[in-house]
Amino acid sequence: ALIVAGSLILGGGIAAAQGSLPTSGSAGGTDVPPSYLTDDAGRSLILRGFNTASSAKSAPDGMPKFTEADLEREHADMGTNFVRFLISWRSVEPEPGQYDQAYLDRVEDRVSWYAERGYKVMLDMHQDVYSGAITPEGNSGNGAGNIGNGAPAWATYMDGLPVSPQDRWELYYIQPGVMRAFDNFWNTTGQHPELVEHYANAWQAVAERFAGNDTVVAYDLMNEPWGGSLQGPAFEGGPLAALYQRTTNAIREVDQDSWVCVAPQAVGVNQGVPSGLTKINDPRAGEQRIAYCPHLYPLPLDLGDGYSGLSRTLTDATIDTWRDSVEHIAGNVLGGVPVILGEFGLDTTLPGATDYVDRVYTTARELGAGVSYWSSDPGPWGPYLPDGTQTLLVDTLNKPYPRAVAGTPTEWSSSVDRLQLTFTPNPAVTAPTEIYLPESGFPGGVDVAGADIVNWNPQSRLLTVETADDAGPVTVTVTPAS
Ligand SMILES: CN(C)c1ccc(C(=O)NC[C@H]2N[C@H](CO)[C@@H](O)[C@@H]2O)cc1
Repeated sequence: ALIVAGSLILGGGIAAAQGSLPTSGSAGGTDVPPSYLTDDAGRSLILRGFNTASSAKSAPDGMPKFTEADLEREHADMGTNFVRFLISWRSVEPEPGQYDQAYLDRVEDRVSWYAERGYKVMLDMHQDVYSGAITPEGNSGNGAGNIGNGAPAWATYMDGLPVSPQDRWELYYIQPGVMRAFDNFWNTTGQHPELVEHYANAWQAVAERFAGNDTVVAYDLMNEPWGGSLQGPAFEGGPLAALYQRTTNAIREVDQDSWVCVAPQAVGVNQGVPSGLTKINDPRAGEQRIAYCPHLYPLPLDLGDGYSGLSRTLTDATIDTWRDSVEHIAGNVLGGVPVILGEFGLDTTLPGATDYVDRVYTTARELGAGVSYWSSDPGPWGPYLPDGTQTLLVDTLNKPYPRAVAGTPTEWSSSVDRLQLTFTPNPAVTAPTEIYLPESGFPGGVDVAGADIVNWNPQSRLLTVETADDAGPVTVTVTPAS
């Protein structure tokens, strides 16, 4: 009810406030071409992976129930190269100004698992409904609750206002105590200017740890922000943008190279309503390293109708509107920054689930966006059920894709046994272009047209190719050996 009301009310309000999106270019959102995060070799990164993991939200040690063997299985089954790894403010800063280095050691240990397999990591400072401390039963003392998660108990100021039990977790967001906790965090009350300062400094402590770690490629500053009494452009262009700017400045004091990823408010924008987020400036020397990390959750799928019939039609309309908004914010507002779809997902048992997942990955491919699916947790939304059985997600995601491109991709497409990539080589990049090829489509050797094979490793499933430094775009086509 809240989601529907929220999206319709906020959506109407936001859309009305902003009028229709500026339409230009083929997609309607912007004429600005996609841009990409790059690796240390200067290659454009195409990131595919999961959120790992929801189980971290309530874990006393802040870690997901996800082992190195789980990662090995994911890598072997789907060839992923990216993770949106959930961290939490309550774990980073369990007491004001005290940063838990043992927690950061645990995070760094997990990051090394990904590093050993050639992954890139985005650290996500995750919150849902502010903190575990919003309900006594959900609070294990450090904000590691089951309803809310994210902020530490010491940063949770509900001013005695009530939080009564709700049938749906989302409805906790509009409980008086939770609204007040958010209003105090954003200092909408004028009572707690210190909290956003603590938040920015907590991020600085994280960035100080990972500044030299080239596996950690980005920081996702806040998961699904909620403005409490402030909603829409007044929130996104007000305290949210201010927090992002303050946190970016704090991170840049210790880390010049990681991308800083900013997300819009969740309600409305997750469902395709245009965002009112405003420009964030990167004080680093040289190119800006800001990225945009929206989420996508079309309403019809949230109501359990699956991707079929009218629900499919409405979902497609949502995706189109969502895409225009993403292109406008990333292209025009933030200044031509890369996009990472930080979250999307669904119950894979719903009708049309495979078609929906394919549609979203096609949209991401056309946007040049990275994707972290929600989530790797065992269950019908994820790739594996609790007993280890694969869901349809594994075969749907296990497709060829270019992981790192020695230039600027202009378009690519793939099916299980074919990949075609067009890109403009960057002469300054000496590393080869790296492509993942699943065994299902490439059981033996590979044929490559338009480039020279540097290496093909059937164990790692990685093909590397190089092209002459021609000025113009080159098209590489990969098929199984004839
Ligand atoms: C009322 N508000 C502020 C609200 C409601 C619902 C969501 C949501 O479903 N989000 C989608 C998924 N994202 C989180 C993790 O980031 C998951 O728990 C949700 O399923 C977000 C915010």
